[in-house]
Amino acid sequence: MTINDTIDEASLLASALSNVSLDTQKPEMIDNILTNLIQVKEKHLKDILLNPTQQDIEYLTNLLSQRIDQGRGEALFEIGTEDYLKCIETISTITNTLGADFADIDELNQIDSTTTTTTRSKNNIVAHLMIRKRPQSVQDLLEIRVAVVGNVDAGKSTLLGVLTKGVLDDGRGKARVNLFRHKHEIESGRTSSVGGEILGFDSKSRPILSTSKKSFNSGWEDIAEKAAKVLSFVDLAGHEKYLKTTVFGMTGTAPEFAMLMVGANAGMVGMSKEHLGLALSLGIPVLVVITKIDQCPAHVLEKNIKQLNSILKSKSCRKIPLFVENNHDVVMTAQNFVSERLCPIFQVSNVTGQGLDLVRNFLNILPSLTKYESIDQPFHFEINEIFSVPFVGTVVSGVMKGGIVHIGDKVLLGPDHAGQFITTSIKGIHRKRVNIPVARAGQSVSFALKNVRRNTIRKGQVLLIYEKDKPMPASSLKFEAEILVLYHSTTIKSKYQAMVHCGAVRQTASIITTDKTVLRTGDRANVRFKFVKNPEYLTIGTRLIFREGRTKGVGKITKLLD
Ligand SMILES: Nc1nc2c(ncn2[C@@H]2O[C@H](COP(=O)(O)OP(=O)(O)OP(=O)(O)O)[C@@H](O)[C@H]2O)c(=O)[nH]1
Repeated sequence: MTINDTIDEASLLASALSNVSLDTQKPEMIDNILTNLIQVKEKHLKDILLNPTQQDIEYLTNLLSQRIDQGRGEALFEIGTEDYLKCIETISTITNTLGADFADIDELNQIDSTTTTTTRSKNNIVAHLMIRKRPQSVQDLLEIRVAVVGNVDAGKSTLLGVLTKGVLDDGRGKARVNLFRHKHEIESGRTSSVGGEILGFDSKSRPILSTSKKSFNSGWEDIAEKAAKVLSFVDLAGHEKYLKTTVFGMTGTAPEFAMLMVGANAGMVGMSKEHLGLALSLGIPVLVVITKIDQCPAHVLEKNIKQLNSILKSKSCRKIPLFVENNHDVVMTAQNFVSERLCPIFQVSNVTGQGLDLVRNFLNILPSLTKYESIDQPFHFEINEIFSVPFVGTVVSGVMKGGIVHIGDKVLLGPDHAGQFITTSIKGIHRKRVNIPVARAGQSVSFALKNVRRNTIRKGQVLLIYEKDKPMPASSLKFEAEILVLYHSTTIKSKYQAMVHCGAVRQTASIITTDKTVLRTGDRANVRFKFVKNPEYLTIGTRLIFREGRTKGVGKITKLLD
């Protein structure tokens, strides 16, 4: 296959990016986040940092406090000054008042905010300080969900093992062993289920490594208790056989970013283009990590990088690839990553450790995209897993889409087959395996539910706010969506059925009407869908993916019917 063929294929998969009205989601969010990069270059602020009066300290304390709130617990502070140590001293005074710490992220051996000493003179240069609140409890944890995708053997599980356990790989699967969930996975070395790992950073930006030798997910409590920020990785399967699980992982776990892993020797092969297309269709910013650079001849690496570059820059991807080579690039890309167009690329070896510091630093300063306002919306939680826990009962896990909920709150659960909701209450809340009294929008949590049997709940159902004397929430069997057909071998007509993935909802739906008589690859249309089994709780504007065999399409819900 030539590079041009590859581009064509990727273009098709990814054409969603330019075609479906992917509302340029985030201008206000970009503003919000960019304001967190506080630039202290102006003359007066420089002076304040060098010779602050009491009034100046109060002013700066207020400014920082606001920025930290906007950054959901953290802010990146840029200082360019003649006297670095003096500035650091002023900032230490302020962060102490705010119950925060900081680290100079341009230094690989990060300084301790309490010692205010540094190994080399940094006068007259620009430095970046990551200021982060000391968390009072797990409730205050800043969490960012990252979907990890890529072809089989690209090194997804290995990178997660190396990053979260802090032990290098041997090139024969040593680092990934702890991450597998099923016995057959250990035997075949393949990931088939949607799995998670967490990487924590404390308020001084130091990674918290899981020291536990036990199996999967051990040490979570430890990390969650020490960390101020966690990256939750959703490790998605790389094999085509498990694509359904991967699609569910991408839509149902609401990742804010996707990390596409590419083996240096293999390049963009197999499912990697499919996964890139998925992330693009869902409007999830993508970073690329090229692994195994230790065992790749230079000319092969060069060829594969060229291919990757061409795919990313192609008309339908319209990405700006940026190779991250030093800490300056890390700061630049992490802060601008909210723009879907920028695509940072890292080159690493899980065996020699080359390049891993840059990935870790990038993850440390990556800002969250969760909308600040979603906390003010009514409680809305999407169920993506259901368990039956001995002595606890039915437990559901998923993502808080909006609002706040406390232990003891009465909530609605549904819709059932008939579109009805029942009332239940929240008996307990777990976040990263730790008990917490309240959950907030943006967090992934588990709830123990009162008096509900496990077999009455299904994935895709929701928990919603209960309000006395208010009518039941509406659920929809039929809905309208604006769609783009990414691939279909012939033509799609009404009565055509496909699996629709929309948030945690995953159900077969048939097309009842379209505004075009037939739909072919590349066509856009307004389509009415009808679920074949249950009505679902949907919201306008949610993106969806539909697929059936090799057919795939993307879209956005525009209207709820009935
Ligand atoms: N030499 C070398 N080997 C690596 C590197 N990263 C991963 N490997 C090896 O590559 C193999 C595949 O790695 P995995 O982490 O299982 O790949 P995966 O992408 O998670 O694969 P699936 O779970 O099947 O999707 C293992 O034997 C690893 O030891 C690297 O940077 N260098």
